[in-house]
Amino acid sequence: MSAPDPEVPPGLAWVGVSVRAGGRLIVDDLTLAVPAGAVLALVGPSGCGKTTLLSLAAGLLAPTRGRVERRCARVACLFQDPRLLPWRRARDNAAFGLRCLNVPRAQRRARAQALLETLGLRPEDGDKFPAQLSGGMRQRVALARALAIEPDLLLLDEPFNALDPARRRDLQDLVRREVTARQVTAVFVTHDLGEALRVSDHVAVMAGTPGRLVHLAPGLGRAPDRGPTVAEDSLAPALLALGAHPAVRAVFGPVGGAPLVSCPSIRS
Ligand SMILES: Nc1ncnc2c1ncn2[C@@H]1O[C@H](COP(=O)(O)OP(=O)(O)OP(=O)(O)O)[C@@H](O)[C@H]1O
Repeated sequence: MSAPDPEVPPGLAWVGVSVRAGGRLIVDDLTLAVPAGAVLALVGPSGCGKTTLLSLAAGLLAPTRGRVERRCARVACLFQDPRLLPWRRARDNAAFGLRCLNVPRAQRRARAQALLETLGLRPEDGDKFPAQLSGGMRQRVALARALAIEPDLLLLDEPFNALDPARRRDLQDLVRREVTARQVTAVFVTHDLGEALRVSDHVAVMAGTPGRLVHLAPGLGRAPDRGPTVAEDSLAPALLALGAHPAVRAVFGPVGGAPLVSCPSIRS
């Protein structure tokens, strides 16, 4: 299967990648490219190799065969668990990556505070410790920490899973807005087809053992009628169309019924 858009140079590409671990093949001959500045969602059942692809993209794992091409200098990650330092205030957590880059203290604190506020926290929240923040606020701090280093590649591994539906929607829109504004190339792992369509420009469906790419579809991330959020009336038909594809139906089962945006879990 080829790149989502051969006209745009890839920010990231897995080329003929196979990964063998624990004595077995877990990803088999996978080729997929993300155009620079685009968002790719990886969806598929548990164990099909989505996180393995992220680890390859992060440079934490080397493929057994094939290669990973990255045109990026700085990689940032966002996980389901915000992984904040409990003894540091929100502002200092957000500034943590800048500290590693030797940005002077006053400068990194000012930049972190400004980012926290851009991401919807109140000025006084910067002084709070993680335990004093809600789950959604903690995830915003983690996002600020990721964006503070001005990454050109952002890897997101199920970052919204721990949030309730309203916060989840807010964070999806926030991530999409920030990634677009900063022209960051992003790869986003999710189990939710609706979420994948809402946030991404391209949706890659994986399946099987070893994991393979079974379908590529456009996402709604850059839909021309997209405002700050994707309208439900564009999401529903896109979800139905994606769910109607035989390869996707084979993975997810029938996608339909109400509510459409709440897709069946594909973990089981
Ligand atoms: N270091 C390793 N050694 C052995 N097996 C591994 C290793 N890393 C991953 N695996 C196996 O490879 C398969 C793919 O794992 P991976 O975490 O990439 O899947 P995934 O699609 O992200 O799953 P999930 O949706 O549950 O997070 C799984 O069966 C996993 O147990």
